[in-house]
Amino acid sequence: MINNKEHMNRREIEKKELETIKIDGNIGETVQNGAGYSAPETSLQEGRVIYKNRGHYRVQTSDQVFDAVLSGRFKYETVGNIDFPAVGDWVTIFLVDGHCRIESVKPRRSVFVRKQKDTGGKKMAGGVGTTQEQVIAANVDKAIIVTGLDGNYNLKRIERFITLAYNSGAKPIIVMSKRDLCPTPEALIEAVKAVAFGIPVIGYSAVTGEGFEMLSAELEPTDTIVLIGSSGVGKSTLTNKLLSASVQKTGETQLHTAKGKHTTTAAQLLQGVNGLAIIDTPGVREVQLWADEETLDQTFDDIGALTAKCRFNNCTHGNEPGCAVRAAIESGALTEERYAHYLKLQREIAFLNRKKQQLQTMRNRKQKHFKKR
Ligand SMILES: Nc1nc2c(ncn2[C@@H]2O[C@H](COP(=O)(O)OP(=O)(O)OP(=O)(O)O)[C@@H](O)[C@H]2O)c(=O)[nH]1
Ligand SMILES: [Zn+2]
Repeated sequence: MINNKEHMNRREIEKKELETIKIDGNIGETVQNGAGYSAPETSLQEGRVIYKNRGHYRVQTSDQVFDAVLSGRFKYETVGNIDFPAVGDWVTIFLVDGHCRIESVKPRRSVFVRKQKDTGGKKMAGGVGTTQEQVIAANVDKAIIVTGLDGNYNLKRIERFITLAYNSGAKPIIVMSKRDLCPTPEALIEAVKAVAFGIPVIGYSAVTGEGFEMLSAELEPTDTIVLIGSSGVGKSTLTNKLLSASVQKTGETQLHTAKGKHTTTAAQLLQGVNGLAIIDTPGVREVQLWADEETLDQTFDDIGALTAKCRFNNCTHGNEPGCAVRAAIESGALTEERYAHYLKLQREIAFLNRKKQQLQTMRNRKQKHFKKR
């Protein structure tokens, strides 16, 4: 039903567009013809993508939010996923009677790209052995790396996050949260400063508010930011604080997309009136997962090399004959401790992957439910 209606609308729109162009060839003008027929109002505008879910987009202009679809040229002319609009992108939109179509993506000043290894299990456009690139967030100015002072503390992971931020073009800022739970945070903060040359490192507590001023001083009102870090470190708490703080600064105008508590809105780019924008997409939430996967691959490349020498492709390094990993442990070439560390990280990643899949299933169910109505 819905699809049919949409289809009809699109055909009508296209017909009307043609008529408009025939009438005067000028976009943005309403023309009356002799029969009293009022040609549709059309205009080209600029906006920002604040929501994306598969082919469904939402675009915010200076004064409105539109549901948007992609123009046909994206289907036929783009080469890879990377060319499709992502949350944070500035786009040109074509409006016909309130219907919005994304025409083009403006050049990005920074971009978080997720490279997904093609396992060969799923058929992807690039074919087996290639990597698929997907834009997680675009035009991010600053990446706030959040890490807890209460024990969730891993220098290697922080280094990965820093690299991710630099690769994207965003400027990293490190927030060490839950300062109130750590009686002597100085040594930990110093250790992080040692791996984070020149990057601001801020001890922060959501409970006492300590460090918030220092963080605010690092941000411009026009910044677009992402918060990355492990689960439970306080990203949501800080997001809400940043959004409401930015609202308080100007106070009077209405928020377009967020009302302080960001969990209640469907938008993925949350914006305070004075301009500060926070991108919080499912993809951004998974940044931890890919940072960890990369850490596992890079830090334990020796174990990866051994695994390749195991007799069986799917060796679990348990009781299988011809296991190169167990042989290395027995010969002392690989320490038990290092292998245990590897297994621990691998388990954490598997856990996060399961969590991610559960979330995806839940999202799919919700969507099915939504479509039925
Ligand atoms: N004591 C203390 N608790 C905090 C602080 N910041 C956050 N918390 C608490 O830590 C818990 C987790 O915080 P969240 O903001 O949900 O963490 P998150 O990083 O968004 O977690 P995910 O949504 O799982 O990614 C909540 O119970 C917060 O109230 C802090 O500075 N001090
Ligand atoms: Zn093995």
